Amino acid sequence: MSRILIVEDEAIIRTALRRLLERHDYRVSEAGSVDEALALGPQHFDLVISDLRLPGEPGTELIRPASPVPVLIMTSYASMRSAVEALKQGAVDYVAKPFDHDELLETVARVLHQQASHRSTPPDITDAGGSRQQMIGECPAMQAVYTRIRKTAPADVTVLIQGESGTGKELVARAIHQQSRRVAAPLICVNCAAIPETLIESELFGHEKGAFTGASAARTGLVEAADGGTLFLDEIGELPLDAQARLLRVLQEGEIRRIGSVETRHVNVRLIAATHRDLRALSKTGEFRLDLYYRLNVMQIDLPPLRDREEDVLVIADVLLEKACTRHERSGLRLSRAARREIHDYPWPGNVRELENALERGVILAEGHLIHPDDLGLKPGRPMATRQPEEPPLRPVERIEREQEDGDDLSLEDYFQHFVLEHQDQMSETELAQKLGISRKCLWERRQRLGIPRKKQARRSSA
Ligand SMILES: Nc1ncnc2c1ncn2[C@@H]1O[C@H](COP(=O)(O)OP(=O)(O)OP(=O)(O)O)[C@@H](O)[C@H]1O
Repeated sequence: MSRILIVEDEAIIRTALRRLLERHDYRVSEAGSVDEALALGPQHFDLVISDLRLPGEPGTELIRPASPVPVLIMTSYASMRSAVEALKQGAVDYVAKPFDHDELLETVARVLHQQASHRSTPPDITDAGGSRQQMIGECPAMQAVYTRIRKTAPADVTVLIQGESGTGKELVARAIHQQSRRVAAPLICVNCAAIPETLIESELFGHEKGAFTGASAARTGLVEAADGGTLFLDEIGELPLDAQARLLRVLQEGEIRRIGSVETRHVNVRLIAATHRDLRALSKTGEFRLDLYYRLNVMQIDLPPLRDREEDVLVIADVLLEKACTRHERSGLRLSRAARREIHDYPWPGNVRELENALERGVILAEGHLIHPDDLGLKPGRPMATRQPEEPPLRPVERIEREQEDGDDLSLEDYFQHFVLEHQDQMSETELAQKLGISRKCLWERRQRLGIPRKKQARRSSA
């Protein structure tokens, strides 16, 4: 069911539109302004339908933050010029108000269809504990990953997944298994780096009774346990050379020989391997068999590091935060604006796993309803990501607005009042407005609203 976000300040129109769309099986959420829409996260929807004229920012301000989700702009017949302008800014289409129901439904269906045809949806995955999750991320590199998974899964070939630690290699392996014909058979996951070198061969290939000191009984290995299903070997670059030779035999002959046995057994296993290392380079130094590398590398899937997924990082953070809140029964916690900036700028060497841990820390440590940068506990003195240009210094009003959003106590009105009362005897209205970063008209309006009208004995009048 497609999810649609309606952004419209007129409640009657909003409700009518919602009912119309719900009657046609769309799942609908509502917002009354761009700010409200941003709080809901427009990128979590399949389509945003926004009025052009809204209190505050116009609907076109949603086009960039919603991307790649399309934004359909509603506008009145009287303002067709602005509809054209909205299209130039990247709106997918526009509908003129009052709109014809059939026409609107047709446009919505067409836009959603177009969108679906050039987007790969992230796969649904059941984790080891049986709970369902979805891979998060819409950036082009992840879209390519989803397409690869979809095409590779049914082909029953060996797959090599490459990516840094914590980028989701195991998730990809699960997705491939679960979309393959082997889904009813077991998926056995083994982290080669986690098993001592002396034990790995017997763990993987099993052993006969008395095969070595301590082998008091025969044991089936993990490769045999995966018979009929999929074997996921994480960190395959850590596999010792002897074990590599046995694995090659499994791939070439479909045969396994337990340690201490002269007999071979037939196994039917699909192998998915993952590594954060360059196996080809390892093969040049003799640490990895080149023939095994070629056998593994039938299909390759490359997972991008989180620092290269700039547009995904906050989306992932929001979803993981919600999960952490549920786990710790702290619903309603939000990231402060400073924390969001920190998450966006941090280079995340440990990738999604590190982000998951930081958010969990944040949820546990947050005292109010906001998670601040300190709660996340990201390493101080870390190199900042290079992609973020230095921000220009904030105007006083912006600084206070930001502090307010970050949950600090000082109210904007308090600050304004304080600043004006303190400086109005020494400054002209123009200077005051400049220092506050607002126009003279705005200064006058705020003075009226706050009951601090302009004093008669301003500097120039007394001169
Ligand atoms: N795209 C994603 N969407 C949602 N969760 C993700 C995503 N990528 C990774 N994760 C989460 O991050 C954590 C690490 O993922 P995973 O174990 O698959 O990474 P990995 O690359 O196999 O790491 P390692 O090589 O260290 O074992 C998991 O909890 C996983 O659910």
